[in-house]
Amino acid sequence: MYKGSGVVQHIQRTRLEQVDTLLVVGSGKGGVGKSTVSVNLAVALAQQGLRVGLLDGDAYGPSIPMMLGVRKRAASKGSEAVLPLAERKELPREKKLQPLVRYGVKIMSVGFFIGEEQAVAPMPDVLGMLIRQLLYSVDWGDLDYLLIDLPPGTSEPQATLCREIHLDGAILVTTPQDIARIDTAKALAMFQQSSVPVLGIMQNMDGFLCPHCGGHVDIFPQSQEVRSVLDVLPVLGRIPLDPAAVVSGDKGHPVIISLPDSPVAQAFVLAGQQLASLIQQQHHQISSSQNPAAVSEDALEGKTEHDREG
Ligand SMILES: Nc1ncnc2c1ncn2[C@@H]1O[C@H](COP(=O)(O)OP(=O)(O)OP(=O)(O)O)[C@@H](O)[C@H]1O
Repeated sequence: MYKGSGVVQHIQRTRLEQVDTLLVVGSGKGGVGKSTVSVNLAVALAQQGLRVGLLDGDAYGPSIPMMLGVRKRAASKGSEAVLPLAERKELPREKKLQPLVRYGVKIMSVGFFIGEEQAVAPMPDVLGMLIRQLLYSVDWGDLDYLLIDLPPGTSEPQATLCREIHLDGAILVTTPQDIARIDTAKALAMFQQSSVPVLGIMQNMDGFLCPHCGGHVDIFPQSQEVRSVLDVLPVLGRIPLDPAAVVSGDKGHPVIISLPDSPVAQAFVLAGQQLASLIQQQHHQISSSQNPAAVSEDALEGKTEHDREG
């Protein structure tokens, strides 16, 4: 059910059959490190042995191909890079586009279709259709997680995706300063209005670790009042500011790969673990609510969650 302009519309949200958990990574503001977070988080999940896909849906700055060192030419090879935008149904497998695989993650980018260097991005509503179509036109195979890196903001393609696709959760990326957190709160409100569960925030550029003394330096001022706006959300990760993250991203090797022992890489590993366990809990709650008999049987036998998992 989508509520917009005072009119309640009943819209069927479709679920991607082969994708266990479909997540969007969003931010209210540009440049807060959303793509950096998406890439490193996707690799962190893949390193846990999970099957992961990453769709770069940011037509205004599709940076994921560069951050993962994949090229447009290879993506289009052997397949027609023409998407029937009006189609909503799945293509037969032989007609689907093959994602590129890098560091164990299956990757597709809107940048492959609009041109990464193109100055003019497509019309916002076309962008929603393009992402929706890519979800169906790419041969993702069975995935545990598919992450969509959204452009910043709260209009399109967010509205189309929230309205038409069943999203299992949203991750919000922010930086500590007030201006970013205020915009992130707008993104939070948008997802809440669309009944998309917001799993938590990734606080990026969260202080600077001095390479000389190892001390933590808070760089951005923030007010208590604004801080409280997002305090309702769990923090999935706090990623320090580290110039190595820029160098690694620019060279196509995410920091989690190029400097796995660095504090910034370790923070991504931890965030990936947090996210995976949160999703596991969510699945468990859903299956419990769908099958209350199994839960009450466990309760009668005095089984704990730990017993059931073990
Ligand atoms: N923790 C970090 N430490 C240092 N630099 C970072 C960190 N996170 C991101 N960056 C750098 O900040 C710049 C912007 O990051 P990124 O492209 O991921 O942001 P974005 O939110 O996706 O931007 P856009 O809104 O343009 O899509 C990049 O140069 C990136 O390498």
